[in-house]
Amino acid sequence: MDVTPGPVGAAGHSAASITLDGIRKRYPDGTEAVRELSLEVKAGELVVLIGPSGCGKSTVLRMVNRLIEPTGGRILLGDEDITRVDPVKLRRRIGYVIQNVGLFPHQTVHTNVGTVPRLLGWPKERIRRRADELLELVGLDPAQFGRRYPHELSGGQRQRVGVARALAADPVVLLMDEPFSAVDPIVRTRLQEEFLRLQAEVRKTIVLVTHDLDEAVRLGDRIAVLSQGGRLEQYDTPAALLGAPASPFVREFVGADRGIRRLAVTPLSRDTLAPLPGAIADLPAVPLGGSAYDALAAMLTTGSEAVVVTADGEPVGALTRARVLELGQTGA
Ligand SMILES: Nc1ncnc2c1ncn2[C@@H]1O[C@H](COP(=O)(O)OP(=O)(O)OP(=O)(O)O)[C@@H](O)[C@H]1O
Repeated sequence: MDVTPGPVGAAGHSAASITLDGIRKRYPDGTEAVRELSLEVKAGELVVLIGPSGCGKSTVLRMVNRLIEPTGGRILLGDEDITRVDPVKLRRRIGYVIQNVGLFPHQTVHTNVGTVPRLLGWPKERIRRRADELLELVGLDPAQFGRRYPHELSGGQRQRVGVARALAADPVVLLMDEPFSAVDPIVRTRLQEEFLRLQAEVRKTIVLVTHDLDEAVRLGDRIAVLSQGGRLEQYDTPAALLGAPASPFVREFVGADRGIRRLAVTPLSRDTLAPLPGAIADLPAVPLGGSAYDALAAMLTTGSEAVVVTADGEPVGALTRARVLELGQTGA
């Protein structure tokens, strides 16, 4: 199998590409949930599936771990056709995180996290070490939380245990179906940030389903926008999707505030800057690593018409409000 080694982090070192090749799903009652979808997810990439309710997102996700059998097409993990793999064994290699986590209520956090390693017959000591390591990785102290039961955790903590459990046997792929939607918006933002930090460390191939465009833009390396019947409307980076919607459907889906969203994913770069004006003492400063949104926010909170952009604390150029608004509209 084509398994690309990633960085050797605490949580493992392998990821595989996923290829959906003309997949179809027609349910027994005749519903054409997915008519024909082709999509490639690179090893170590985080791809978000987004689209209106009923467009087939969950069906696509569940075909990858064969909780649902496709009625046509092929799915490859690396270069291996998954229909040739025993579904139970396949699922042990694919982490799956769902909205309400599905932790086993009568098992401790530790036992929940060790589920797949136990099924794989790992020695007890190795399972214990692995569960401790994973809990630490998702920000839960094993000594404090390991012996608790799921009902003794907050929603956000349960979600983290779900992620730890999905990563336990070092899966080659992680599938996540609305993983953060059951928690309140503040916890959700924090979990998303932690999740990005975790992904930077473990570099899994991840397919994540969400309804939330902000979440898609924040998390996705690429976003696949689907319409009814699993039709692929656009498959692009967040910046490209917001900057150049490929169809009226996508334009409407990403909505009127896409300019603002686009600013958040537009990094400040030297070639967007104007020369420094004479007097810069009163202007707010934004580092070069920031986004165009950071620049606009600094202008709006200080009431100024421009910001000074700095690199290593030294001013390297300026950005005016008009220029920022231009970036939001065209991405130029
Ligand atoms: N077991 C089933 N039998 C018949 N139709 C089904 C079945 N499961 C799902 N569907 C239909 O397939 C289509 C796609 O459903 P799916 O759950 O994949 O959509 P979704 O995009 O994930 O929706 P949501 O965002 O609302 O969760 C829908 O029309 C749904 O009603």
